Amino acid sequence: MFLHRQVFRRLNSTFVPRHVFPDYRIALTDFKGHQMRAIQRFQQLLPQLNLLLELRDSRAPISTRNVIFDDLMVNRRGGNTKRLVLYTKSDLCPKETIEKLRVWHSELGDEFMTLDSRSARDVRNLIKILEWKYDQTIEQTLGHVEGNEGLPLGYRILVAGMPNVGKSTLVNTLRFVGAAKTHNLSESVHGSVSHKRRKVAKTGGQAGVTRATSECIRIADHRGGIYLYDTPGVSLPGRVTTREKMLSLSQCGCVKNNLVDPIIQADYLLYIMNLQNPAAYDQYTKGLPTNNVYKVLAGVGKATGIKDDNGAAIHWIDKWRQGARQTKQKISFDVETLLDDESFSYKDLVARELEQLGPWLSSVPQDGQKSAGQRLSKQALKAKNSNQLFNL
Ligand SMILES: Nc1nc2c(ncn2[C@@H]2O[C@H](COP(=O)(O)OP(=O)(O)OP(=O)(O)O)[C@@H](O)[C@H]2O)c(=O)[nH]1
Repeated sequence: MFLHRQVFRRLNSTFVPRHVFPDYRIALTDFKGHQMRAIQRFQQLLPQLNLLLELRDSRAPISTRNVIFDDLMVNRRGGNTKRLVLYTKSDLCPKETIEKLRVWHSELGDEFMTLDSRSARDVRNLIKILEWKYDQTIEQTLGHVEGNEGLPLGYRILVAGMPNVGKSTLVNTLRFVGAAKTHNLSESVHGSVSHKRRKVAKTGGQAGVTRATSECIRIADHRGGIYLYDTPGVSLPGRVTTREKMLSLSQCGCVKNNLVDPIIQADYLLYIMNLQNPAAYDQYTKGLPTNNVYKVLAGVGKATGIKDDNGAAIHWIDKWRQGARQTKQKISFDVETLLDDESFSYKDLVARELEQLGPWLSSVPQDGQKSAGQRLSKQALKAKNSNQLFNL
């Protein structure tokens, strides 16, 4: 192993990674009917909400950011609702990405926090922030905090984000930590939470586990209570997706995992690893970096006994999707995190995407009305969805 690493270091100086990913044709959206219903519900709930907790996967902070929430908040419908961005899966995220997030969010004057949604310690800190934000809201609306019982409906939060970013996991941990505080229950020694007993929201490694917005869930007793709604993940409409975004989303498990060919997905993983840290796969290539995905898959096949390339690709991708706990390496799935501040402006990206989205949200029907998609006959809708390539 020691020798392998030495060889790797020597060759690494001459290895040239690809700087452009091939122009493969892949599906450009995974938007579904229940997500449209979720957006309708957001619009109904917004006027009575105090905070939007927008979750993004910290391994893909650009791809898992959904411009629909910007449009909801920034442009017109947010009212007095504030927003706090939470980057989940911080346990799997490279430190350099967190530095980037600091720079990007300071460009916009936006608030954000990184956390592991399963960690009681991180979630306890989040609850403190939510209580403090509640106090601030009371001060702004009622003028004073001391002796005030709180807002009539308590402090109301909507938890939203792309599919599979960890919304239900966070809701469960918030519930557990809140209940532990109220009833003086002890948490596990390591500060992680066993969801077996207090799970209120279904979780899973696949996109689209939550299909409907939950009822209001009480998570803390502060000043009459802090309440939240868990919501289904909302994907990006085709007009604001790109090929790289879909590959990155697929790598995080935010779109159905049969949407992208496993070999193409594995090639993207190799491409992004080569730009950051080819040592992340050196166990499969005897420490030699390569741009040839089949060489890596042959190594995966040898190590696991999986005979075909497709199976080896699925195994390798999935290991990284779940977090590659065995390897201790951390990889960002978004190329933007690798660019310097001269080459990439977060603020410009947000403005550009809002422009690309245009009046899309205005065309989302209010409750009771049918959307263009719903008005199509069932057969036509099935045909439209089967190629997954339409621009909504
Ligand atoms: N390592 C790690 N895994 C996490 C974290 N948060 C969630 N997960 C895992 O990510 C997967 C998806 O979590 P969910 O809570 O079901 O995600 P969701 O956003 O509710 O998904 P949808 O219902 O599809 O919208 C699960 O396997 C979780 O265990 C985290 O902070 N760190």
